[in-house]
Amino acid sequence: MTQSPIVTPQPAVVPAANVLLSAQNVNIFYGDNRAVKDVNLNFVRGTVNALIGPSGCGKTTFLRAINRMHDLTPGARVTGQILLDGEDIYSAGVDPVNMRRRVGMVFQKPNPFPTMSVFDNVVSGLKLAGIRDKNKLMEVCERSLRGAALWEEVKDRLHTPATGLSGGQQQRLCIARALAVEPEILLMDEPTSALDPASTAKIEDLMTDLKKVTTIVIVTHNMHQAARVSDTTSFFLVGDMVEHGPTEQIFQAPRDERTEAYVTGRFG
Ligand SMILES: Nc1ncnc2c1ncn2[C@@H]1O[C@H](COP(=O)(O)OP(=O)(O)OP(=O)(O)O)[C@@H](O)[C@H]1O
Repeated sequence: MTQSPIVTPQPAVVPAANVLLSAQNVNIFYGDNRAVKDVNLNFVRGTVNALIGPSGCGKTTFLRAINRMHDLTPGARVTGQILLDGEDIYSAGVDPVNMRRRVGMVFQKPNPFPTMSVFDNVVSGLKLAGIRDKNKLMEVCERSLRGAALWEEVKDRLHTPATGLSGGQQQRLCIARALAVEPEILLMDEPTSALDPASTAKIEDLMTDLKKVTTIVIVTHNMHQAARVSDTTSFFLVGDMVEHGPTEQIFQAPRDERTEAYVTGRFG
């Protein structure tokens, strides 16, 4: 009997044009402490990418490097390259303010501008960019709130204070505010950790829809969430990116025993 040849699975070859974000030999230091070590990662357009790992392993530090937030941290330093659509966001000619319009960010705790209405929160980025046309602002407001699955709940209270919304609504408002400027990539740092299960479920559902308009990188402590929402998962451990791959593979057939120990709950 002839045996069928053993086929070694090969990593999927991603055409370079589909890679939106590429981190190349990225190291991040706080003073002498190297919090992220030689990370190489590619994120493909229109995907959700989870960063997982135990507390203090460098997930947030890496995420913040993607929109140059460390520029604002005394003593912090990033080396290597982070290419957004082929352009190094750290190169001398890049204006960080313009760059941050292309890279939206949603934080752990909802942070709407407390003195502004729902409407003004959503369009704040456009107003900052000098857009004053009321019809245009309303059109973007509605589109962004619909995109964040919040329109139906707030359409009759657009001009009331954003702080009057529930925590889950405030977080979706922050997502709408980020979407309003049409970011190429949306960074989410534990976006549901301050929310109840119902609000969490809404935001998880939303992520799948958002892939149609943007690319998402999410830091999460919740492995079920990573497994539910992400296309790829990267496992970090004390500053090293130990393993990156399709989420199914990372959770069901990890190649590194440290990844396996973590995803099966043996430490964390
Ligand atoms: N502003 C800072 N100044 C100095 N060290 C920092 C700073 N922020 C983070 N660190 C250190 O960098 C390392 C990585 O921290 P980071 O917050 O990126 O980890 P994390 O994986 O996101 O953790 P968590 O899951 O708890 O949020 C830790 O040792 C942390 O103490």
